[in-house]
Amino acid sequence: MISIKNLQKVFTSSSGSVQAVDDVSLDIEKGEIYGVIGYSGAGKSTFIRLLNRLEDPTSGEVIIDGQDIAKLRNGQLRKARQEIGMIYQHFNLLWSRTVKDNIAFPLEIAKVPKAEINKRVQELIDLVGLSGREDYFPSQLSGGQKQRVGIARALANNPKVLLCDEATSALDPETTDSILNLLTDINKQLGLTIILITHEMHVISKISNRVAVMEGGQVVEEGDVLEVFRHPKQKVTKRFVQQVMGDKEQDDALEAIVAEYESGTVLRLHFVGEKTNQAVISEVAKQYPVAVNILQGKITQTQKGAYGTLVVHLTGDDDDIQKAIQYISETSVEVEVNPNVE
Ligand SMILES: Nc1ncnc2c1ncn2[C@@H]1O[C@H](COP(=O)(O)OP(=O)(O)OP(=O)(O)O)[C@@H](O)[C@H]1O
Repeated sequence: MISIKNLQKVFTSSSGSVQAVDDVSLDIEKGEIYGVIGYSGAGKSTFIRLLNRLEDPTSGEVIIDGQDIAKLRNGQLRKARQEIGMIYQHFNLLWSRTVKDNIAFPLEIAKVPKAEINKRVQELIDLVGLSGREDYFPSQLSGGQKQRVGIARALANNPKVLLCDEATSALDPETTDSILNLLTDINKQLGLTIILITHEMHVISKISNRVAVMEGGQVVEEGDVLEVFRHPKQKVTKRFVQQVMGDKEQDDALEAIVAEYESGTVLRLHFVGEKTNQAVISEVAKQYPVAVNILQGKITQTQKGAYGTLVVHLTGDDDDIQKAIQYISETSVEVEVNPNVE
């Protein structure tokens, strides 16, 4: 649905030129949540602003529904932009307008009749969970509520695409999750395509289907989120995966823990896309007379199920332990017996 081809943006000033986006090509499916991750200066903001022509590309194409946004002018561009909503890190609300008047604003610009605006605004307020706060001013709202106004305003004209520019970066972790849940609900309910940029792997793992990693203006790695977690290729991607999965220091601690056990068996379970990581453990404990002690776990939930590892210690009769291992290896969870802790 969105096809980005050889997109480039060079900023030129008296002090020289910067290649902010360097030959980016991506295809984004209708209805998917696509994440772009990168550290500061990687070119994410410039990239997302090229998608709705807040920046003009130096060269390349941004084809949305068969139409190259990069080539549109005036009226055509205004119309195309109505199909692309955007939310921002610092919300960009109008401080002198109430919640409902902020949401009404893009509808007023589109010259929608007053009665229709009122109806639409109420629908949007209900959708984003702000009922009862219609007449509040932005200064009377929490960060999460402000972003809800931003989302409602972005959806006012029924866009096909929603661009999220670090939309949760100014929020605390709990509020971040509530906004990410809202975005996931909206994506499902409305079939809206969502493109987000972030520097937090948690955001990607929680809501994206696919991810592109940007560095130095280029997409250096791209793919299904679970696949990227499993086999990160680039150094920068490995660092992002570490943000969520922890690092080797935890494994070093595990080595000491494992050494303490003189009997029983240590298993390392690998979950890739499981929906039922809890069930495997509780089934083993229920079906076999073995004690299961969880030593360590690093599991993250993604849109395609759980990803991560769980290290457990089983005690009981050797026979029962063998049967329990057999049971686990017949599920889709991969099991390593007495793993060598590197
Ligand atoms: N208007 C501009 N004029 C000149 N250079 C710019 C402009 N906007 C961005 N740049 C440069 O382009 C590069 C990419 O910046 P960009 O803001 O897109 O990165 P980013 O990944 O979004 O980082 P951040 O999260 O810090 O904004 C940087 O080197 C930046 O200094």
